[in-house]
Amino acid sequence: MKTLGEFIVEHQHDFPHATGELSSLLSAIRLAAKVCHREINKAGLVDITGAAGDVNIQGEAQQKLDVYANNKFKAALEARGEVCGIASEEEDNFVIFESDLSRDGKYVVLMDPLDGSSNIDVNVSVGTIFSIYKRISERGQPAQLEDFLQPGHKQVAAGYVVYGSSTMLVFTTGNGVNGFTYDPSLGVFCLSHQKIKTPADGQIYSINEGNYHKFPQSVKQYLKYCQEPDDATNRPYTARYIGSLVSDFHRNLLKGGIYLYPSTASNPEGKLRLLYECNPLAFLAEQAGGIASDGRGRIMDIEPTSLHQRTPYFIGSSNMVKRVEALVAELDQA
Ligand SMILES: O=P(O)(O)OC[C@H]1O[C@](O)(COP(=O)(O)O)[C@@H](O)[C@@H]1O
Ligand SMILES: [Mg+2]
Ligand SMILES: [Mg+2]
Repeated sequence: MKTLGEFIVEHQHDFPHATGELSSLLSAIRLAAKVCHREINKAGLVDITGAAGDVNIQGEAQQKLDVYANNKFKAALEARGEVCGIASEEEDNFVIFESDLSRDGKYVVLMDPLDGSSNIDVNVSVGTIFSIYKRISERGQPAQLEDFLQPGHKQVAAGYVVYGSSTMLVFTTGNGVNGFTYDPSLGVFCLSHQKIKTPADGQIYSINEGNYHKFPQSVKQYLKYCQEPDDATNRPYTARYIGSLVSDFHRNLLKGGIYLYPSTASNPEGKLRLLYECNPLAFLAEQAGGIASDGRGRIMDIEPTSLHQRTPYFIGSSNMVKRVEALVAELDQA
């Protein structure tokens, strides 16, 4: 089986700016993923579960693993020099890497170091999400806010790690989506899912129905459609909601399906963060033939205005997302 390292070297020519820097950056992510895999798999045995004691800028209690993963990915990315700065769910502001080597770095990385924090202590799969851009500011200068506030279609690479029954790293550089499964006995990621394509139609819907009464009419209507019996269209669909975006997305990517996190009366912008949750998975979905939308348009066309901004989110099989968009256009006030 081909390892991730071999794949990266072999596909270096796929990278638009093929100087080896993006390959080296991806290797840094691979290293941090291994370190986090080891710690997450010991959750419960070592003192890595529970709250860290601080609250992040989103007002969420940081879990120890949020902080651990944030530090490991940050350290791995800073150590190599290709990256001049990062933005993270667990950092109030973007972080400038100060060394001369890093100041000259070509890329910035945005990340959700630990996705699915509410599932850490209950042994349910969690993940890491990353998004990579070429900087806009001049090399040699400190990274700037503008380097991070780029629309999703400018991403040069994106991916996630899912720490589940096995640990997988799934990513794209704009040449399709490939998945690598970690073999702890060898310490390597092996190519296990080549050129992933997501079916245009699926039979799985993923949403926190506990918020039903706060949903817009379009989403209520769509849930009604999913639950209506109709043999011709394989309905009712199956409800599956893990509560870790990465894990719900991963399942739907492979099997077909739709993940929905709409706006609600109390959260008109929804819950999920555009820059380090929605854009990277949108790049993957589109590369696999799916769609990612805020209900009214392409997620990756949104012009970001702030690091931690949120957006309503509908992602997955193209025909399923298109149906939601049609209902939004028909039923929801603009
Ligand atoms: O508990 P809710 O409201 O359904 O939200 C669950 C969603 O929130 C998240 O946990 C947010 O991500 P973080 O855990 O990284 O903050 C997603 O992974 C998940 O899909
Ligand atoms: Mg998250
Ligand atoms: Mg998180």
